[in-house]
Amino acid sequence: MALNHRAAVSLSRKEPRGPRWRFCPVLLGRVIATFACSGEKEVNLAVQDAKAAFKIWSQKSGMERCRVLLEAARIIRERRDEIATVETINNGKSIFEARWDIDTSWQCLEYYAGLAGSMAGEHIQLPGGSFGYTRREPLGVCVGIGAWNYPFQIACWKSAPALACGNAMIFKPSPFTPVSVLLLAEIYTEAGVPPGLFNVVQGGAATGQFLCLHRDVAKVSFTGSVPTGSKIMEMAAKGIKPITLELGGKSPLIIFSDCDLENAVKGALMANFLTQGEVCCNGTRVFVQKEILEKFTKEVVKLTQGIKIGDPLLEGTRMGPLINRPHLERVLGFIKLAKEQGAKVLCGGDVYVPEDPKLKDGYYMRPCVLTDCRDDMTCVREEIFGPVMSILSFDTEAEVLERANNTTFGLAAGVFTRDIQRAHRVVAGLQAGMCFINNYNVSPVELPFGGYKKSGFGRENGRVTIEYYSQLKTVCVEMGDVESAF
Ligand SMILES: NC(=O)c1ccc[n+]([C@@H]2O[C@H](COP(=O)([O-])OP(=O)(O)OC[C@H]3O[C@@H](n4cnc5c(N)ncnc54)[C@H](O)[C@@H]3O)[C@@H](O)[C@H]2O)c1
Ligand SMILES: CCCCC=O
Repeated sequence: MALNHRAAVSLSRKEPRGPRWRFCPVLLGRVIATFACSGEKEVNLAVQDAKAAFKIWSQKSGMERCRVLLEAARIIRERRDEIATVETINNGKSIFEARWDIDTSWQCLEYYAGLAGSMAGEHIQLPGGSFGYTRREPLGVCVGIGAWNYPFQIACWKSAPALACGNAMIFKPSPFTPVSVLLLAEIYTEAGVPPGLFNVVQGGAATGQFLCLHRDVAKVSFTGSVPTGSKIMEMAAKGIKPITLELGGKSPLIIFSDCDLENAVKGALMANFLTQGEVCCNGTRVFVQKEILEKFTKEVVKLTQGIKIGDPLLEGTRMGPLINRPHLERVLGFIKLAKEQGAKVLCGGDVYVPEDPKLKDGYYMRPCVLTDCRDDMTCVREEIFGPVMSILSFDTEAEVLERANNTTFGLAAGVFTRDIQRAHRVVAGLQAGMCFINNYNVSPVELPFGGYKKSGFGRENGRVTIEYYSQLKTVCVEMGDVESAF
């Protein structure tokens, strides 16, 4: 599996070990690592190891699991800059942002460590002194399959609740970003999880299929595109396995004329340009009330043109290269089509060639703001997954709500207004799992995250995720004699 990236940095102070991979020498701008794909045999071995580890781990008390997760969180915090550097090389996002990802990662482990000790069932009194109780039990060997945009964070958002509940997890990262999750495996081991409890397998669709179809896999948590999510669902249906699907989006961001304009403009940039625009919950349909359209657009364009693009490892950089050349071409294709369909490019939307000759082969583009957009345009209907904001204007609250919901996706949505009643009324009407009022794309781990409609189901983060990684056993206890019908 070849990885293309323009960065020239050694991978990590401790290279991950193991017989099934090998790194290529790091050369400027090209392949940074080569991995062998895990086939059926490796997947079977990983499941076998995970099953053995599950036997040990699932018997531990919540407090014992809590201590191990806290230790893993501590190590991540201690190695924050190193992991962020690897993530930047892995994905291309700026080091500034990669540090945020690592922070939400260790916070996630801390959060579920906290919940691990308090997981409990119920005691239910029945007639005649009999009673029942429930036990919250783990599922077994869970599989996590990740996308390439938040490689380390996705692995933590899946593994932390899985492990806290007493499960084992086998994680398959995207073949475009296979590196950083190896550090997580190393950290869990150092923190004291039994060998094999958190296992990484590398590969693409075929490896993912072996995992999903494996008879000893109890659950699949998937982050990726809608078409792949649909395939995961089919495979899980064969084995009647529960799944969590974190899929794509085309989320609305609604800016009312009574908003704090400066915050709304900052919010629109946060909603569109993090991680080169490659963010599932991005608010790419920016609906702006007519009265402030001109002023808002002018400010958005000014700030967008100021985004510093370049070497993602430099402190000042805020936008790095896109994930790979085919994806860059796909994003540019959306912009070309938008122009053909009548949209106007106010800034960006073209390839960017940094001055530094070392970066000339990188997959850079200038962040793009489109205006004169209509709801029927491809750029407004389809997930682009790149730095492209479409601005649309609206008149009334009822009109914008209907247009905002007119999509098969339902991952996220945002509203900027100073009118507190309107803010809550509008979010109540929005068909989206993650709604923001007067901010966008902040992700506190205490809050559940996940979609409506084709954006998936199940949740990550928050207390509720415990329910997606555990099952309830009911025990009915008779204290008297059996009252038989026979
Ligand atoms: N909702 C969320 O939390 C969230 C977060 C990040 C990304 N995403 C979405 O992910 C997409 C981009 O990521 P991507 O291009 O990596 O998605 P993708 O669907 O192409 O791949 C995701 C993962 O699935 C694996 N895979 C591919 N085919 C498979 C198969 N048949 N069986 C099993 N596994 C298979 C891939 O190797 C990869 O690890 C976007 O649509 C984005 O919105 C969603
Ligand atoms: C902001 C983090 C959400 C991850 C989706 O791509």
